[in-house]
Amino acid sequence: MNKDALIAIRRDLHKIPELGFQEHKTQKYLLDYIHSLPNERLEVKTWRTGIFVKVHGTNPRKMIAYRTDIDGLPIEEKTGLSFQSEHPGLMHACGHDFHMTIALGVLTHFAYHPIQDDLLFIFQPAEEGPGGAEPMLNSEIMQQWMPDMITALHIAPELPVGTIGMKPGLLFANTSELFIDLTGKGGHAAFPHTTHDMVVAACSLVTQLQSIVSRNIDPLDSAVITIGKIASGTIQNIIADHARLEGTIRTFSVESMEKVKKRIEDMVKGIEIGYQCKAEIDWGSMYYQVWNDEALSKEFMEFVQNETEIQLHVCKEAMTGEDFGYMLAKIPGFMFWLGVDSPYGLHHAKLSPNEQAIFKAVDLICQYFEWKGNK
Ligand SMILES: CC(=O)N[C@@H](CCC[C@H](N)C(=O)O)C(=O)O
Repeated sequence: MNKDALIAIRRDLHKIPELGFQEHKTQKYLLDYIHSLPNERLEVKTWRTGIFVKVHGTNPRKMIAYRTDIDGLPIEEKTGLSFQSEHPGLMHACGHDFHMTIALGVLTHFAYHPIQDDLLFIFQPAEEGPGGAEPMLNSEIMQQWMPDMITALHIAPELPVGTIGMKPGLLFANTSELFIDLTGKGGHAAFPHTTHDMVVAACSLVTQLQSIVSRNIDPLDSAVITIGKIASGTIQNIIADHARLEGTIRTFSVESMEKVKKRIEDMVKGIEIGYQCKAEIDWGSMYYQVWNDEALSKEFMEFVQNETEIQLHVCKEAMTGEDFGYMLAKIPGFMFWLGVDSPYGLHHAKLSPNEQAIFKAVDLICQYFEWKGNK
């Protein structure tokens, strides 16, 4: 597939970011493109806003899958790019426009040059939330088209183009979203003693939460509690009767996740008593850790080193989450980081990955699938 066409696709997709399970324009764009490919070997099925494409092999013994996520994030883009997001308040700030373009590049190659084994391309909605991988995995379509192995990638702004980052075993953390609503009693700013101020309660809770990682988690284990958003109050001279905290929890072990949640519950009970309010906790969506199959990962890493010009960087595990972890819990496979060399990181309004990385990834995956799918 020619490079200009791939860049055009990436830029088209970049303009139309949509939130999880609302990826209607994105799905249409992807379907229009997929239907423009030679269709003798392709079987296409939709699932909610997602898509499955099976490429029938010439002598199939197994099915190899490639998964891309397709949703954007609620961030106002500040890149100033000529093709920046046309959807106010939404941006592809986690690279899913890259992931989709790479999937289409690889799919195009195999639509024209099939291999022996079957390939399955999975265009999955709602990775950023509430999570599309688990329900997609349990869908009737995927139960019928259960692959023998599965792969995916994620862009890595901190790695140079031409490199990938990977390790066998744990790659990404267990995650849980966290939403806490505090309801007290509002009133006049001049009469605080007649109120139960939820700004003060929320601030105290955020400060207390910081002690969980430092005082309840084994220092040799790792955890993160981030409150990314606090909403409370209406104006400077009214005491707020409600506050909402929104955050996320990350842990490397399943046990630590349980421990963190128990401590949060205890602290929230303490806030109820101490600040005379009612509290509700909602854990939102949870993602299972991304665990790379040891044998397949090592084989892929050797392949990269011996058969390609890509530089392999053996990385550490990261506190990012990915619902691809659910697929890896059922299907042997792996995920890797793709170097895209951006001064701004993931989830940043100025994230601007280098488009040259798209070609590197398409070539790498095509080479690997050709090798693996003709063995
Ligand atoms: C790769 C990446 O950035 N993934 C997201 C996944 C979000 C999971 C969920 N919405 C949460 O916030 O816990 C990440 O933030 O790591």
